[in-house]
Amino acid sequence: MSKILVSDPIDQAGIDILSQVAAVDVKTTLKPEELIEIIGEYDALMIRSGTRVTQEIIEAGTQLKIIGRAGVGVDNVDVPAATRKGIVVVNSPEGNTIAAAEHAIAMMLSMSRHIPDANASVKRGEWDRKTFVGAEVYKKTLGVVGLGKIGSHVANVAKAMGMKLLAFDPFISRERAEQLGCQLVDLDLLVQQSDYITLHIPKTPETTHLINAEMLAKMKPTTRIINCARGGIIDEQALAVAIQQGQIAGAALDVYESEPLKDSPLKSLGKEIILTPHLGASTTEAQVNVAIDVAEQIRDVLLGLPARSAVNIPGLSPDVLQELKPYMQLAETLGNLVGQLAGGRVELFNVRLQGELATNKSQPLVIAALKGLLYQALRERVNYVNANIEAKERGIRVIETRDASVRDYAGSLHLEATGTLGTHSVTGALLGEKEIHLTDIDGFPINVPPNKHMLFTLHRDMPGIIGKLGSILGSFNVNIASMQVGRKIVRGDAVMALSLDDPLPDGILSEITKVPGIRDAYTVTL
Ligand SMILES: NC(=O)c1ccc[n+]([C@@H]2O[C@H](COP(=O)([O-])OP(=O)(O)OC[C@H]3O[C@@H](n4cnc5c(N)ncnc54)[C@H](O)[C@@H]3O)[C@@H](O)[C@H]2O)c1
Ligand SMILES: O=C(O)CC[C@@H](O)C(=O)O
Repeated sequence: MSKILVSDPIDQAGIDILSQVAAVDVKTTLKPEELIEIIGEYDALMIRSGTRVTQEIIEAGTQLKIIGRAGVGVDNVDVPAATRKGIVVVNSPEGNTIAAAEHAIAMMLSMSRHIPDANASVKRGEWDRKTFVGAEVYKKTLGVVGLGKIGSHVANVAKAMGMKLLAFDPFISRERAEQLGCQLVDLDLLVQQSDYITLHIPKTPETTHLINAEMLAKMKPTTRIINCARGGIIDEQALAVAIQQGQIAGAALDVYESEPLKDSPLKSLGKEIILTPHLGASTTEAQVNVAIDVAEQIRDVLLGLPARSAVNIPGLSPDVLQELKPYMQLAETLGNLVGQLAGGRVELFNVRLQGELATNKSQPLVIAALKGLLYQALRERVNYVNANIEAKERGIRVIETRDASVRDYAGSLHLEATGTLGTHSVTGALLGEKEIHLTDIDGFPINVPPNKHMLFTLHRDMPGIIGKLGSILGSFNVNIASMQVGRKIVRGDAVMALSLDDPLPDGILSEITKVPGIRDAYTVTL
């Protein structure tokens, strides 16, 4: 019989489902070294946010087939390490949407009416009605940053409370925002005009400290901000200063740069700030939802069936998966890359399956490419099952074509993304059995493997460009691992693809585009 380890507190409804197919051990106080010692006995591991599933744990899990995260975020799982070992990682992208949205609304109202401090004062035996005069949300402007699942529900509820809605989400269409009663604006306008700002975005390099001192300075002194998304999207030090100095009226936070929240200037602020201990998903209903959702997937995978919300491996039959797996990785990498080159919101996505991939059997590659494209916006919330629906909701038109006559490689994929900032394309193929190579960028032939940090330039092919670019990168202490130029004619337009050992620091792109002959430069992180 299979064995499942549950290493964080999970609702009994989930344990009951797991017990249908396996012997279940619930051990919620294991230290990392204890987990490493016993994980080798188990076929599945079910966790919440408390267990950090590191590469070491994954490597010790010699029998592991699946890791189930009862919740959305898989930031506590080393997903690439699991993927390398063929371990399916599943989550529950929607099980706690309502809980998190309702927590944000509760925070907004509690903060406006000083409910936590008023409650504490009555319990201390006081009857102070002057200190706790609040503000109404009716007819006030709510700025929703991130109009995904949680942001959309918050918008719906706020609309019913008579609030005016602004939204900032570079990956959402104007039509979708309007359907939700929101006016889509840029972030600057949103922070300047909103009375309340609520964050519902993933934490990514782009969103880390999105709300910093500069943004806080643009807000009205009456503005209140809510973060029930991820810690670190707001710069906590800058927020504490902004509240102390009366630059903004208050904040309500559920998530922190480091959890549990220890020494922090936020704790010494008064009734302007409300702090909860990452309770967004902590409702009975949400815990039942995520436990059932993830336990059913673990049960199914142990029975040899596909998982519906796998974040790393699609729900395909083992033989099809075996055949397509290297190409799935190719499709996802190319989708991610072309999405970053296109930047902003994509409206049209063309996927061309070429050579021996030009068959119906390769259809999952279209989904994999779409999953890669949506990764910048949705991170771990996009999977092989919801990629199509998410694309539809975002107004992305997906066109799939097949061309068996392309024979440069056995099979290749050509992706083209047209967005608000222009059109970009990328082609890739496998060398040998599974080594991914980029073979074309924006119509220029190249041949480079993708790298974690990359820089692409569109430039005029002329002497001196490579030297100047190298000196700029050197002056920012960025090491070049490899470099290749793709051109169609000598001294015509060309593309340069550089693989870098280090991420590109802020400000470097504007230096690069100042070099005479360089028309555009793009950074990509894969
Ligand atoms: N506090 C909690 O307990 C709790 C519970 C559930 C989810 N969450 C968090 O809430 C957040 C939202 O979750 P969701 O399920 O609504 O996700 P979602 O993927 O449905 O929506 C996220 C939205 O953010 C947008 N986005 C991405 N990058 C952006 C950027 N740079 N600027 C503006 N918008 C951007 C995306 O286009 C998308 O519409 C996530 O960070 C999630 O981890 C917290
Ligand atoms: O309570 C939890 O498990 C974390 C909830 C939330 O942040 C998630 O990512 O689903």
